[in-house]
Amino acid sequence: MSDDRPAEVLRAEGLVKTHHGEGAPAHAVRGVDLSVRRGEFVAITGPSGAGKSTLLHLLGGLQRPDAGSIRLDGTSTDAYTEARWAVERRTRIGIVFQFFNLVSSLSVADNVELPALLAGVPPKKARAERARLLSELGLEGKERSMPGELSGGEQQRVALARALVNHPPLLLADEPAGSLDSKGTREVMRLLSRFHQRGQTILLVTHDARLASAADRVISFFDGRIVDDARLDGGTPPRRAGISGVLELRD
Ligand SMILES: Nc1ncnc2c1ncn2[C@@H]1O[C@H](COP(=O)(O)OP(=O)(O)OP(=O)(O)O)[C@@H](O)[C@H]1O
Repeated sequence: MSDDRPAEVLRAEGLVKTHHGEGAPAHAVRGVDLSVRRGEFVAITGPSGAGKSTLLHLLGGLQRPDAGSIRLDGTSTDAYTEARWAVERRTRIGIVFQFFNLVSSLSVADNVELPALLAGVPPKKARAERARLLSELGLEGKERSMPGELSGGEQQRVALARALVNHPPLLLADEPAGSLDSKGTREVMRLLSRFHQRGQTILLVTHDARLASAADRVISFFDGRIVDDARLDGGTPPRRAGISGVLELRD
């Protein structure tokens, strides 16, 4: 089947972001060029305070860069308003965060269906997609539960379903296992690997180098800059052994 979509899902050029808080300005991102190709699983890793989350927030339109540009799926985002970025985050960018960010007053089913309904997907189709994803993520029977009634690992799986319900070309994950125990961590990493194997493009931010080894490309971030960019597959068939390595380490 032919695919006319651009091979490059994301291109960032010259991204700069300085935070102005209480104390001295924090130069979180100091000039980042980054290209992510369709189907890649890229991990950005580095120490606390390196600027990883800031970079991910820029790429998802949650914060605006002071300088630089971002192309998403071949389209420049330079002129995007907040409202347009919000639309992108419902349709072309899925995001999962460390603390899930589910709507606590909505059921599991409604949390997952919401982005689809907001994107104009007919309710019947949104329900069917929600049911398919929740079943795939091992959450059948939890549709009517409220987020607060679920374990952390289950909540993160709901968040993953919500992020993927509109089939976004790009999934951004910011420390998705950061608040989970080792079992939840294994689940989330196994699921990310599974979606990647089916072609999902993923950009994962983590301070945990072991989790980063599940990706097929690892970018090291330090003091606001990319200091290393290593493809782990070496050009041979995509490396899939990383996740089992992670699991062994964690067991
Ligand atoms: N909203 C903000 N206001 C002021 N400073 C900020 C803000 N967000 C981040 N910073 C600062 O920017 C720098 C980079 O932070 P960032 O959270 O991007 O790093 P990180 O690599 O994701 O760290 P961690 O792994 O601890 O989450 C840090 O010095 C941080 O204190």
